[in-house]
Amino acid sequence: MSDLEALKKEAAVRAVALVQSGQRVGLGTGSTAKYAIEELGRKLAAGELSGIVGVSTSEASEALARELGIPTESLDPRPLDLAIDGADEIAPNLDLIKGLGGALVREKVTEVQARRLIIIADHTKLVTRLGEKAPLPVEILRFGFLSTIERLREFLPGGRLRQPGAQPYVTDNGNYIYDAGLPADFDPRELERRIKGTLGVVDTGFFLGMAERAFVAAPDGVRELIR
Ligand SMILES: O=C[C@H](O)[C@H](O)[C@H](O)COP(=O)(O)O
Repeated sequence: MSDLEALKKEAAVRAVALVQSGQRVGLGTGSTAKYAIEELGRKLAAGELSGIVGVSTSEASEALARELGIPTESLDPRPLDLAIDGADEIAPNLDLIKGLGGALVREKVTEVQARRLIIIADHTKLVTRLGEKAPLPVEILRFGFLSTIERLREFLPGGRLRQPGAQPYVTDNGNYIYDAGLPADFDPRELERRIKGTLGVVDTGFFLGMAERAFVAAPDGVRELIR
């Protein structure tokens, strides 16, 4: 395991220490959230936790949870006790960009119902302002996607349809993703409103005011950041 992977795992283990028996837990998506799901599975198998129910934010996390014997349920209107997930960028106030792994909409729909959203990451995800390193993923309907992209480009010109190969990337919801470059100076809440008001947009990778805390692993240890 590389040093960075070891750090991600360390952050995940710290977050899973907050989970108590009997809780309903939102299972995030991505390479860091994977370590949290594995740690939950380990604790269940070892009898260190019991009665946990996972609510998955992607098909991939659902498959991993099942493989590890973690009971899962679909999302319903009941609140989740806590959710644990990774992030692509973490601002000092714990506003986030998520979705480089493509799971932004299911993550947001799930995590908005969590009493506590706990973020896990390595130190490379810390930024002073959102958009510093990552584009903003925007999930858009496949139907009329070129028209939606044109509407988005009117105010977010630097962006492109996510297309890793010959075909565009398709989310678990059957949609496409426009990766928008962000301007140097913007108000995330105002931009979020404007993007979500654009016809054809499903949602964005902005997670604003949602995270309660973040465990961020660096070579000199895990820092706990609290909003
Ligand atoms: O769509 C993916 C999610 O938002 C991930 O949580 C995010 O991309 C971070 O992933 P990773 O832990 O693999 O860097």
